[in-house]
Amino acid sequence: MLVKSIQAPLVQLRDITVEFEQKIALQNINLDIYPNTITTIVGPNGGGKSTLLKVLLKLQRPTSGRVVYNKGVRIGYVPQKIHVDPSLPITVKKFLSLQKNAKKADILHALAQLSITHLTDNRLQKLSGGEMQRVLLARAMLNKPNLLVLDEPMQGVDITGQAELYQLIHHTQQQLNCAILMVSHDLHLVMADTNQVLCINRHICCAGTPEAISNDPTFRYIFGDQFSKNVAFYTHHHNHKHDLHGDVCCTPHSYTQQCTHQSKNRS
Ligand SMILES: Nc1ncnc2c1ncn2[C@@H]1O[C@H](COP(=O)(O)OP(=O)(O)OP(=O)(O)O)[C@@H](O)[C@H]1O
Repeated sequence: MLVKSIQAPLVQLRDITVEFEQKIALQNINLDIYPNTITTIVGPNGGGKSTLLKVLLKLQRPTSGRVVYNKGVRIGYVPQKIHVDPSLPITVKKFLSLQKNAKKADILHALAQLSITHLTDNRLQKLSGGEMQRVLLARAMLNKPNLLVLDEPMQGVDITGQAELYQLIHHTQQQLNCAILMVSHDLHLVMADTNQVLCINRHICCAGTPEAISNDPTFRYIFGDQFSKNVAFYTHHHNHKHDLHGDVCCTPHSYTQQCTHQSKNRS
């Protein structure tokens, strides 16, 4: 895959194909998630992004292909949204305590980390979009994950709250020393810290660093050049090495060279 490390991948997806009633949702997807890296999945509506996350989380069985977890992988998941029964009053504290093996001290710590201690006794049904996302992030933190999976975390969060929420996600990643895999349409917010972007529309259309992918014709065809401008603004020095095949290989803590990698796997 595009980002390689001397560390073993936390999760490997191998030749994943998913069909729903003989309609292909995903075809031959390969992906490695390495420790402490950030991978962002983008793509058009209905392109299979959520299905890919569900396959990785083992919530959706692939029609063919394999999902391999490394020993010791702990996954925290922030879903796109959750359904809260309005007739069932439940406080934030109670909701978090329902998480398996949740300790009171960890709940208080997570609430403080995400600056939502003041919401402890609030009803879940009354939270704003941004507050709810923080509560879901707090819940995902409770089992001290080494991989955090987020499905469109900015959805339902107003524009001013989005940058703040993303800062929190990034801060959480550094605190937990974990990898992040997220679906996001808000590439302008996440790209500065993203190691690899995967653009999927049933298959992998293109993949690479934000800089590389923003120049990919397939990516430009799907998204126009809106992201290219942002990438130019946010361009930062990746410190990767390339192997003999031109793939990026890196050790997350000892990056050494700037990357101008051309993405592969075009459609
Ligand atoms: N359980 C299911 N049964 C049948 N079809 C499904 C099922 N889940 C997803 N699909 C279909 O698979 C395709 C991919 O859906 P998916 O939700 O993964 O796309 P997405 O990229 O996450 O979309 P969006 O950006 O709109 O959230 C869609 O055509 C969807 O209708």
